[in-house]
Amino acid sequence: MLEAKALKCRIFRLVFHDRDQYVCSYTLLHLTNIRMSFSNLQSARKAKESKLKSCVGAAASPSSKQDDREVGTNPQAMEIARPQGNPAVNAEVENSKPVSLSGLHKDLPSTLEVRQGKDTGRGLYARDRLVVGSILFATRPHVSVLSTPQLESYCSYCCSAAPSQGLKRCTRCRKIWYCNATCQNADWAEHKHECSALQRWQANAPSPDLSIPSDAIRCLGRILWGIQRTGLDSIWTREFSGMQSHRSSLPPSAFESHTHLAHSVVRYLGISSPAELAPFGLASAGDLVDLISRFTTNTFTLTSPSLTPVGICISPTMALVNHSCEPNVVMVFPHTPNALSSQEPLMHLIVIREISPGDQVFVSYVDTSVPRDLRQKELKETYNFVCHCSLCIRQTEVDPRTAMSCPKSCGGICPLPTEENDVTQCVKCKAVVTSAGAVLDAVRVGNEGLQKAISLQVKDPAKAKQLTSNLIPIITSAGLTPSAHPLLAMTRLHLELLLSAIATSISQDVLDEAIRTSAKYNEGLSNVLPYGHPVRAIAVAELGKLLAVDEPSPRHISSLDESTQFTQPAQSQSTPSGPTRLKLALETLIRAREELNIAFGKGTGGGLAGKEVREGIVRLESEIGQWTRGIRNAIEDARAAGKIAK
Ligand SMILES: C[S@@+](CC[C@H](N)C(=O)[O-])C[C@H]1O[C@@H](n2cnc3c(N)ncnc32)[C@H](O)[C@@H]1O
Repeated sequence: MLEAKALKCRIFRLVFHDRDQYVCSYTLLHLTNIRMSFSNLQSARKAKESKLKSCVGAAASPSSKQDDREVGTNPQAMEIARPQGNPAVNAEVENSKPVSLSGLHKDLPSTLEVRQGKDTGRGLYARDRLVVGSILFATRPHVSVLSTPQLESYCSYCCSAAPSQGLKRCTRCRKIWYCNATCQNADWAEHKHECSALQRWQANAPSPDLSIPSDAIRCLGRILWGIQRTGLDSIWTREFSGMQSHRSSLPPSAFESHTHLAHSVVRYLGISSPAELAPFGLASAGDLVDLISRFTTNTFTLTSPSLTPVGICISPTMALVNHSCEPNVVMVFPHTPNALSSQEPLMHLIVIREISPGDQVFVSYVDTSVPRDLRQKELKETYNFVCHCSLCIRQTEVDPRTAMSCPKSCGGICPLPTEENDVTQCVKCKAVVTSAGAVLDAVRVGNEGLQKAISLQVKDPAKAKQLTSNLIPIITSAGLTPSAHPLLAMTRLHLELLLSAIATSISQDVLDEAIRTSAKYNEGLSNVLPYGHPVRAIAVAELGKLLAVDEPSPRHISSLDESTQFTQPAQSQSTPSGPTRLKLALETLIRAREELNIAFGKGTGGGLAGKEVREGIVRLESEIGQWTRGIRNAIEDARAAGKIAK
């Protein structure tokens, strides 16, 4: 009995230590970048639509005014892919020519070479065979900055989460925080100019909420002071200047946002005449737009070890990697437990699909769990190219991102109907979908609701949760599969909101709902992302952690029936309890450990996320051992007392 009580005292942190309720997930960051058009609505569907909309409106509030401080920020999600069966990309491989590095990019390993493709520009190509889970290379970015809401939660030098004793603030600008004096001293060369610029910016800010410039402005400031500090001929500056720019082909909308950002940067630097631009290598306003185009095209999202986006960074060597929606490498920041903080943040390029000699390595610049048209739109708008990767040109299969279940429930799937083609049928039994109009309405309302819920997530999480709670059943009952857009994204957002709610007060119902939602999210992800993809690995770990949380109500004491299986929790609306749940938690964490080892590199042991999961496994194994011994002792006591037959 004592041992059973010890089990109740389990303390297992629910989510990864660097998550907090005001942080969007990796996936959501990209969802926020997607703007959707709903202009071509068919009038015949209006009545049905307004009925569905009334449900959305119930939880929605007016959208907030666009915050112009974020203009120009284009963080990339970096995954990676292999050009299997992709004639366009394979032709690139054959037609590419080696590029001389002229003493630049010394951080590039000998396993990789730079080649120039006809349509894709420079790219990285493998010289050797590279296996899944191997670290292609790791490098510290030239420049990294935290996003404004993260400044007080992460060290501005090594980008680690605040230690238990808290961070220390720069006493001059009072805006930038560090782990300790070592990190502060290491950052001083970069922070020196920034420190005065931040003070100046605050003094002139029209309101307190505008007292810190956006991460884009701060990042560009650090780049320009870096150019000034190292000199125009330095390797640092030459690598930076060598990055791709789309200055000559910018669409008018991008030109406008770049110009807006340029004005803010000039103000931040305290520049009052064109002559003052010279030490930064800028001869004209056009050069500044060029710099901003390079910044936009080559910036990466800086993420925590569990993929929370915390800022942006630039590494000219990493920026040589081209894009595919079916990538063969991913870019992550595992925060290797025994790395020196002076080396962090270390960007790692990890192989997630086997690479052969001569293959080009590809990351994904966008969220690959969303459908082709959304990926293409973002790639065109932000990176100025049309993607012809293997995933984008594949036409034969039903894409799980745009799939619905068979209307006759035969187990097969159908492509989702579209505005252009609303005739669709099950690929297995050929049953025709007769409710195409209703499905289209549900998808449309789901997309609108998703945007509203994202905008409400920070301001009013309760309303956002009400919205996702209302919409998920509507989209699900229209027949969308868990991997289909917008259901997968909505499920992720709902999970985030539930985790935030649990972080403040835990109840059995919310915990059970979070477990069911997490299981559904994992099911959806497994159909759109390959095994070992970091987003998938973190999602499995999150489910394992949820299963391992103490159940607030003691129902598991009386539910020792191990026959309760947890196969389809979201469908059955029941979650396992007691020892069944514990065993499932252990199995899930073991699965997470394997996937994290690939996702964040075998050499890093899955990074900090892997370390946390391994510690969780050890705790659970010991608790399950205590349970087993406790039950055995209780049975022996009962036998000795003659209450049960020997
Ligand atoms: C981060 S840079 C990649 C390196 C770049 N190719 C270079 O020469 O420096 C991103 C730019 O590369 C090009 N690019 C990347 N992937 C591509 C692809 N799959 N197809 C066509 N162009 C691509 C686009 O011009 C994009 O804006």
